[in-house]
Amino acid sequence: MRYLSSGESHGPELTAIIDGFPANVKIDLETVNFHLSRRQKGHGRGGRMKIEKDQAQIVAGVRFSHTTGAPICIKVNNNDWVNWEKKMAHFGDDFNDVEVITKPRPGHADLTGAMKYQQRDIRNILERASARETTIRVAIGAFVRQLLEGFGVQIYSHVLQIGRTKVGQPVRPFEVTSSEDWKNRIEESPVRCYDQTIADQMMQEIDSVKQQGDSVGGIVEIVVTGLPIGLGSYVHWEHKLDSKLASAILSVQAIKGVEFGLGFDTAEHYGSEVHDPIYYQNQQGFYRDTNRAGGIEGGMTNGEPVIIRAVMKPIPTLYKPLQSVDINSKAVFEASIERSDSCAVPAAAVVLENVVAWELANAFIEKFSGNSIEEIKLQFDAYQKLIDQY
Ligand SMILES: Cc1cc2nc3c(=O)[nH]c(=O)nc-3n(C[C@H](O)[C@H](O)[C@H](O)COP(=O)(O)O)c2cc1C
Ligand SMILES: C=C(O[C@@H]1CC(C(=O)O)=C[C@@H](OP(=O)(O)O)[C@H]1O)C(=O)O
Repeated sequence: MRYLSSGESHGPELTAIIDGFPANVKIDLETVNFHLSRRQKGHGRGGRMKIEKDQAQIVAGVRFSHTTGAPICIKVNNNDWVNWEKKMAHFGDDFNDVEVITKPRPGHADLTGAMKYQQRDIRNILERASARETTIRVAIGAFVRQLLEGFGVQIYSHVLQIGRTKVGQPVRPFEVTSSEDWKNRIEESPVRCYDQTIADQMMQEIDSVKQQGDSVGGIVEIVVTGLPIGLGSYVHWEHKLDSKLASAILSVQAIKGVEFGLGFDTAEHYGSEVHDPIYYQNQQGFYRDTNRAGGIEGGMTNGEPVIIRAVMKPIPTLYKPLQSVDINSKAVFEASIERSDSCAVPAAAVVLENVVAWELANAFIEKFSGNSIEEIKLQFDAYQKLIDQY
């Protein structure tokens, strides 16, 4: 499978075309919209989220709630477009009244992008670099994860840290993913944290940072259960599932690091404390009673839940401005801003769930290939039999 997307933050819409998705998969549009609305939530988001009410439109590749095998086209409108129509005109030469942005914001693509693409209006950079683009990636992930869910795969996310406030003793989420209570607590928490006391402290930190004109980042965890053994492969670098997942995660705006299982903590533990012993029982087959590897060994799923953590840097646009230099006058200035998120860590968790969904759906379709869901099921069942008999 592959997809292409286009769309600017303040343009009329975001669009994606997915190619290679199998036929006869039942798609629920409400589920796509549910994930879009989850992405819009979270304590610390700015004024834009009051304007947008993200809803996906499927304009090709689906008939009567089932995919046909044809390319799928998804669109999400930008409500804010009406306020930007003139500034974002696609044609005409009426740009004399339009304000040109010449002041690059530190921490954004602005300066390097303007130099690289030889632009004198930084709007031509920031419009596409903006994390508004993550909306369409969530729509894509929320669409293709419906295939995975049909095979019992579930993807969760939660927030472990916001700034200096962290969940003290992280619960090993794979031990509690069956608990509806745990899932509900996360979904209802404005910072996607299962611990209400810590969540309150996180919100206080976001508010106080915002009051000081500053911004804050954090750490999120993504958990995937129900994956079959053997997605991805060790045989060639580009088939390794952990490398694909890491690349997808790092492609999300403001994500600066990723780890699997024990991750960076493996450095301070010895081998006997890091690797997961293997056991066998007639009923259960092969199993492990720890999951420090985070569900991936040798670039392949090993049947345990996949556990990924990612760190998001603080939002770069600050109400307390950082110094920068005008690209034309070369004069020093301190940026003034109209609106920005002060924390988007909970939203980023939802984005990451859905970019992970894309990578996993891709690996799944590659492994159990077929043009229809019926063909994929045949392959899946035959492979599962081989694994059970092993
Ligand atoms: C969901 C989400 C919302 C974001 N909102 C903002 C924002 O309101 N203001 C801002 O300056 N950056 C925001 N960012 C981060 C920037 O888009 C990002 O830092 C910038 O494009 C530079 O890319 P880089 O940090 O990956 O290098 C957001 C990121 C995400 C994932
Ligand atoms: C629009 C979204 O996030 C935007 C991401 C973003 C950035 O620079 O990345 C800057 C802000 O855009 P604006 O300047 O229009 O308020 C955020 O609101 C969204 O998440 O849907």
